[in-house]
Amino acid sequence: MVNLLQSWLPCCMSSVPSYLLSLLLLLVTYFLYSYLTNRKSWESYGVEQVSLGKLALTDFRQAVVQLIESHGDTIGIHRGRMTLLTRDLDLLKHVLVKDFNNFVNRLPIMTTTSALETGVFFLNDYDWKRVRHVITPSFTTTKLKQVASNIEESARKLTNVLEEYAKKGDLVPIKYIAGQFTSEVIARSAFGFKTDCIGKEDDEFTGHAKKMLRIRGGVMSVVMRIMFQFKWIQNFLVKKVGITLLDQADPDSDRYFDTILRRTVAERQELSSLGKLMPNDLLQSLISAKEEGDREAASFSEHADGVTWEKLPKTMSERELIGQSMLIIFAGFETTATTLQLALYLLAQHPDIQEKVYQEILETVQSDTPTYEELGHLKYMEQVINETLRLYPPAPISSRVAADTYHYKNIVIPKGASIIIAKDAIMRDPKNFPEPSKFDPERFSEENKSSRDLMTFLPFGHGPRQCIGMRLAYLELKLGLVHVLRKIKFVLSERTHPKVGEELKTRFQGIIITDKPIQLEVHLRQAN
Ligand code: HEM
Repeated sequence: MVNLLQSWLPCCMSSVPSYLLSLLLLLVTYFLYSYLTNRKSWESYGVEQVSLGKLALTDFRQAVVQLIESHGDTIGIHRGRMTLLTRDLDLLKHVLVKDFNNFVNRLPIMTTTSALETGVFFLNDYDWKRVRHVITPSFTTTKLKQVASNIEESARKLTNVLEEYAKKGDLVPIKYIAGQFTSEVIARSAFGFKTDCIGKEDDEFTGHAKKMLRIRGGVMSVVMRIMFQFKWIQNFLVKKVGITLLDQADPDSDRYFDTILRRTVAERQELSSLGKLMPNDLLQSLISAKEEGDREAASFSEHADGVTWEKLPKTMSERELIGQSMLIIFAGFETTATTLQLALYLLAQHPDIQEKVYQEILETVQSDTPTYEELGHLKYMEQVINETLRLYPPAPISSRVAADTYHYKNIVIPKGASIIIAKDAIMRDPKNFPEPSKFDPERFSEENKSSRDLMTFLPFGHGPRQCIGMRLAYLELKLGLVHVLRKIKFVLSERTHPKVGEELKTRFQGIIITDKPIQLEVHLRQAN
């Protein structure tokens, strides 16, 4: 198509690069398609159809909240695909849990040639079930306990670095440092790779981890939003034409991680064949899960009678194994670093709550090294983390696609339609959380929690496809907070960003990011 277009153009324009022509083609297709599909498609399914209008050019997350607040709990839009926006908790229970089998898949969000595309987050139907089944045992409590010592070492380094900032009186660029912490945790646990950059210049691993997922601003963010409606065009341009500009994983970073992982997997296979002791990390657990699946598959007879899905052997290819480790960067790096920075910011803004968390640590953690059980007893700290995630869910939008036409009360969700779960509209709805903008960890006390619908708290999703790394995230956050808060106080002042009394602004670019980097003052506890 691009070649055809090139041949039609006057010769003075024949040197226009093919990617510019592709973009032109895309824009024309988008406007034509939007025009042609701007029908009242949802009305015949019992759902009010609204138009994104000017909101299409603003932050999608805010647009969704505004539309729901002004039109109703469940509304439809038609942008390339029929899309239902909802905050109806009962409908969500059906979609995410009760009738999950009809809503297994997400909207295709990633287009890349990287092995990352085989990560469980992006898989559909049988492939999703198979890979999720293989990797689930790697996230059990027993396995998490095994990686805790690695995380702890990084949490100590994080604390030392923050102590240095406090001694010098420098402001802490908290997202930068939190990102180095979560990057180091991932490097050690999911890649078997030693990094050491917390508080220094980013090393190669962390630099690539920060670049791997391309979060776009400016013109590219508009282009990518249009691409989102036409994934097949993006797929074609990235995979067939090879336009790396539209690849959502950075090609250099992809090459870097792919090389490390293949090398480490090969080294470990050799060590294992020599009967050597293997490291106790997440990567090894994934390798063992694959090997066990391979053994099962080798002894499987396809001709056995009555073979059902449950009985089929479940394993994954080497590319899929690499893809799962890469996915941990995609899914666990920014999300956890964002939560840690925002929790510390909110604690700085609420010194009384910070003090209460500190007292709980003193009362609960008996030694320098908290045990897994002690971490479980840090209930107030968990309330603080949950309240942070309620106010600032790093992934505020989740989606599902209807495999078949689905009837719910008086509405119909046609086959192929997508459902957008508007978490902000739920977690900042005064009906669920009175005074929703207020930071109040008491909302998550056992008593308050039990009086609320489970579906009102969705930072990790719900049901069989909820975040597989949720417990790992809590472990990382709790270990980070225990070590840091024992030694350091976080403070807002006239020098910090935001200043005392100033509002924090965030925007949505695939995940939540702050408008400007947060910078906090840190004071040594002993000095007070
Ligand atoms: C505070 C930190 C985190 C938040 C807020 C978060 C949030 C989420 C959300 C909202 C989803 C989609 C759930 C759905 O569609 O219902 C998800 C999926 C996922 N997350 Fe996390 N996540 C976090 C940390 C992590 C970590 C540390 C890992 C590391 C392993 C991880 C791995 C995954 C994976 C693999 C999926 C895909 C699951 C699937 O499709 O079966 N996440 N996460």
